[in-house]
Amino acid sequence: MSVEIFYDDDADLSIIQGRKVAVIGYGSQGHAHALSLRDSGVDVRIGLPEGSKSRSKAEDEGLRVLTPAEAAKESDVIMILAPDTKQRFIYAEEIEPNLSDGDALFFGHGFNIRYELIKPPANVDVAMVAPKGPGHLVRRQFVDGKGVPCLIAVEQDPSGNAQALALSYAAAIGGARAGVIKTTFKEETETDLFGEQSVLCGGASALVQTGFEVLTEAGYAPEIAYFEVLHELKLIVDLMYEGGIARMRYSISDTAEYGDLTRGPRVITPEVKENMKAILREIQDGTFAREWVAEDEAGRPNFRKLQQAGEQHPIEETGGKLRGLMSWVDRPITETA
Ligand SMILES: NC(=O)C1=CN([C@@H]2O[C@H](COP(=O)(O)OP(=O)(O)OC[C@H]3O[C@@H](n4cnc5c(N)ncnc54)[C@H](OP(=O)(O)O)[C@@H]3O)[C@@H](O)[C@H]2O)C=CC1
Ligand SMILES: CC[C@](O)(C(C)=O)C(=O)O
Ligand SMILES: [Mg+2]
Ligand SMILES: [Mg+2]
Repeated sequence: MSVEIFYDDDADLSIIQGRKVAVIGYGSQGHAHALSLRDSGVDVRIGLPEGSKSRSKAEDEGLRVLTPAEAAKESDVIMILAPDTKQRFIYAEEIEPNLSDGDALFFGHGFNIRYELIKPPANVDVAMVAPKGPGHLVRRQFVDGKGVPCLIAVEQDPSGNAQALALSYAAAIGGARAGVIKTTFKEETETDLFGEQSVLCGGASALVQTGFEVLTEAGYAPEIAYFEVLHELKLIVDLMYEGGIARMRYSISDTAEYGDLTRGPRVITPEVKENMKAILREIQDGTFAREWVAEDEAGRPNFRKLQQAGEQHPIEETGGKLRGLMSWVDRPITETA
């Protein structure tokens, strides 16, 4: 199956420059979109509740901050970048009453449309611009003249211009420097959830923590274990990012490569692949979405317990000390929003 990929030359920046954009939320993605849109000459304002702790961060950047309802009312492109579990309430209370003919409702991830938590009226465009990377790096790459790839999708298109608008928006945040792929809300939502659960976040964190545990429980120094399974992982993945697994294998020793080829499949066994398939099925049939919405409605008790356990894992203390000694690694979290 071939995909359509767009680059800067395919995008017309003047389309988004001619619109009034509301960015609802100013967290990881919100700050990145808002600041890069503004740097690209777009008229942008932020929608946040009166008591939001993000308000001062946006105001410190010179952005105009309104309530979500006010921001939606005065805009004709409304990008919702609040937490997925909160979006349906913000939409019902503050956005929907302020939608007019010709407005465009945008998402950074398809969760609420895919699982029918938000059902927009037929008279507005509904589209998605989903960066394939963490918001802080979306902004950092934009500032550095680079870009994080984006997916765009159109769910409703009464204007007939929703795709051109989404592509223009994606270009304004740097996505079309790297490539913008056209997809559907369904495909983006399911692949994004699968990627973050099985490989990028869930899989990678568990792999690193387990590797650290095996080494330290066998009596090796935690500092050596940290450098081996976490710090060096970035350097190895950098090579994959630059030239694929083949480039990484070109750079490592043949001893490492033989170990990679023969031992890798003993770590990621056929059973692990079956587990990944089960995780994908839970995403496809809505089990994960229902579980996450219910967990949020219950006040997130399990989420908080697991978060705490992660924060208390011994690798965090070891890593904190070592990163503190590498000024180029230890980026304060306040660096950006
Ligand atoms: N994090 C990422 O890199 C990626 C996220 N996405 C998607 O982007 C969206 C936003 O996620 P993310 O950036 O991680 O979110 P964050 O949790 O980082 O930020 C959420 C923002 O929404 C604000 N907020 C909370 N409640 C409301 C409300 N009632 N009205 C308006 N704003 C509110 C928060 O303010 P406060 O400070 O008051 O809490 C905060 O500024 C999600 O759909 C997510 O799936 C997509 C790609 C990657
Ligand atoms: C990998 C996690 C992510 O999907 C992302 C940064 O792309 C997210 O939802 O934060
Ligand atoms: Mg993602
Ligand atoms: Mg995601």
